[in-house]
Amino acid sequence: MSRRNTGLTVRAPAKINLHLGVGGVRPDGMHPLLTVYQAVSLYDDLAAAPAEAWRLGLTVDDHVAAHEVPLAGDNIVDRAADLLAAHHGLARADHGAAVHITKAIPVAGGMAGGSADAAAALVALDRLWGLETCDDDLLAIAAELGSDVPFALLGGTAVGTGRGEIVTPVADHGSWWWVLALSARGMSTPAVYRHFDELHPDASPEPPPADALLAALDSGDPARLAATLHNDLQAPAFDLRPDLADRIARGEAEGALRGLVSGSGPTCVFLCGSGEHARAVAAALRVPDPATGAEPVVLVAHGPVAGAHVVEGLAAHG
Ligand SMILES: C[C@](O)(CO)[C@H](O)COP(=O)(O)OP(=O)(O)OC[C@H]1O[C@@H](n2ccc(N)nc2=O)[C@H](O)[C@@H]1O
Ligand SMILES: Nc1ncnc2c1ncn2[C@@H]1O[C@H](COP(=O)(O)OP(=O)(O)OP(=O)(O)O)[C@@H](O)[C@H]1O
Repeated sequence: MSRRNTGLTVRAPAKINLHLGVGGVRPDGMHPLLTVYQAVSLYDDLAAAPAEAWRLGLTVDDHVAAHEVPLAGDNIVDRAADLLAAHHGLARADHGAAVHITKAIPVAGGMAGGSADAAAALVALDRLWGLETCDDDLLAIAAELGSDVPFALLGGTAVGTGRGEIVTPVADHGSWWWVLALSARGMSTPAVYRHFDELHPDASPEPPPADALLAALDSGDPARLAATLHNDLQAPAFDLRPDLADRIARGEAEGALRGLVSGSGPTCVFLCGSGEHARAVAAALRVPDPATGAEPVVLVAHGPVAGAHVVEGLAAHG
């Protein structure tokens, strides 16, 4: 029986930074981090099928701003394809694919949606083109694409060091429930880091540690985790977007164990004690804005979940 290559779909998760410790800016303009990532159950799917030429398409969930996703050669998925091909000495012109992203992770939301797509592209194209890239090489290519991309490959719960690209899994004995309060407008990650520099011109090169948070993860106790969540980019994000502080206060007033800005923002995440608790807090936050009448997008997710993985495909019997 022959096998026909019909393509495959790879799913990659959004992330939350449970701890985002930021050190003073490095000479290369990046910041040393000690972060603890958790992958949560909000996903982008990337389908890749054989094709002569390179094509990239996009479908988005209602809450995702499609016009903010570049499709004309400047998508992080294009860069992932270029780097993967170059790593194997392949001419890009000879390696096409019909790639389609189905996006649920908000754009510029601080949840690493672009990084998820890049990680999904590496896994999908590696399989589609039959490259069998080893894990270490995939992680190295991911690190070139962006600081959060290696974690999107790994998933679960992990410590990130360097500029975030060096990832090590950690013990996590919890199943954590989150409310995600999305924002209609995205935020620029470089702008938030620049404002961190303005607020902390003398920041130590050594980012603050996460020992208490790591112990809380090991314990599986949501109240302990809530007490140790930490984000050094939250204060600069609040300055740039004062509405976020109100949002965090609202979620906590509605009974969430703790609210936090996700990464560089603007998504606000709320830790809850159970799925039921998270659904109740989410419902309480879905109140139309009195000025505009618009209802905020508030989702429920759990973590940790797997990193980029194949959910459909590759070969069909023909
Ligand atoms: C905010 C976080 O999401 C937290 O995990 C990341 O630090 C940002 O990750 P990312 O978007 O994958 O970042 P990259 O694509 O590598 O870098 C985008 C920009 O963010 C800033 N940046 C990023 C990572 C880092 N450790 N220091 C930085 O200063 C730099 O201005 C950089 O030009
Ligand atoms: N596949 C993609 N999905 C989303 N944005 C993309 C993609 N490719 C390129 N971009 C560009 O990257 C920018 C940042 O996108 P992304 O959604 O990854 O931000 P983010 O979630 O804030 O990331 P992080 O938390 O890692 O800083 C977008 O504003 C967009 O211009």
